[in-house]
Amino acid sequence: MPRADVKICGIATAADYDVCARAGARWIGMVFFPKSSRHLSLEVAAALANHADSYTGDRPERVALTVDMADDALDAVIQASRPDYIQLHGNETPDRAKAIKARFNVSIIKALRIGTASDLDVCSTWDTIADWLLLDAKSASSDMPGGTGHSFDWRLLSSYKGMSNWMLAGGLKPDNVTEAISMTGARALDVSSGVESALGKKDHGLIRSFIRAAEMG
Ligand SMILES: O=C(O)c1ccccc1NCC(=O)[C@H](O)[C@H](O)COP(=O)(O)O
Repeated sequence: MPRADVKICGIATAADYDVCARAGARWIGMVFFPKSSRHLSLEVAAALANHADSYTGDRPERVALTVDMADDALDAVIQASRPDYIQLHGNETPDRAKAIKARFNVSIIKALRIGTASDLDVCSTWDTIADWLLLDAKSASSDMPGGTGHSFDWRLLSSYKGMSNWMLAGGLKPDNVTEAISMTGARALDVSSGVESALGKKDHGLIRSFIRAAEMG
């Protein structure tokens, strides 16, 4: 079974970054959403970006996660965190994503919340706009659009007809990685709650186990 690449979302410390880098994460996510326990200040984000830049050779790409963020706030987040990708985790439209890409010259991960088969219909409209789609569970709370530890019915993905760069998210953990890959064929996985010991606190052992499981397929 081929391996899946991993994005560890919601890192908060240089030690979290080090574990992700050494274990072979392809992406790390920094959350910029004040209602989240994983929210980073611009100062912490800048320190993490400097820490990441001190690595030579292969290192995870940085993703700045935002939710319906306006241009001035986005500008500040991008200057502080210097991301490779902006993850759009709100109700951003394809036109809004195109404008962000053009203005800030960053790659885009667009999160789509999946609850029923019809939620997959919009995927193809992102084909030439998003660099990656992140297919996540539909959150029950309008306050917290992601990072809730809930999964969606992976069988829905049998009718997926969108772009080839997509990652599976929602409720993943070291124990269900193998099943998730075999049921969905996902080549990339995103996780936050499933590698935490408490809300917003990454567990380094779980991060290593998750990435190892994804490598085994
Ligand atoms: O993680 C957050 O706190 C968060 C807040 C607001 C919007 C999105 C958020 N996370 C998005 C992610 O990419 C998560 O990794 C994804 O939803 C999966 O989360 P989990 O089910 O906890 O693994």
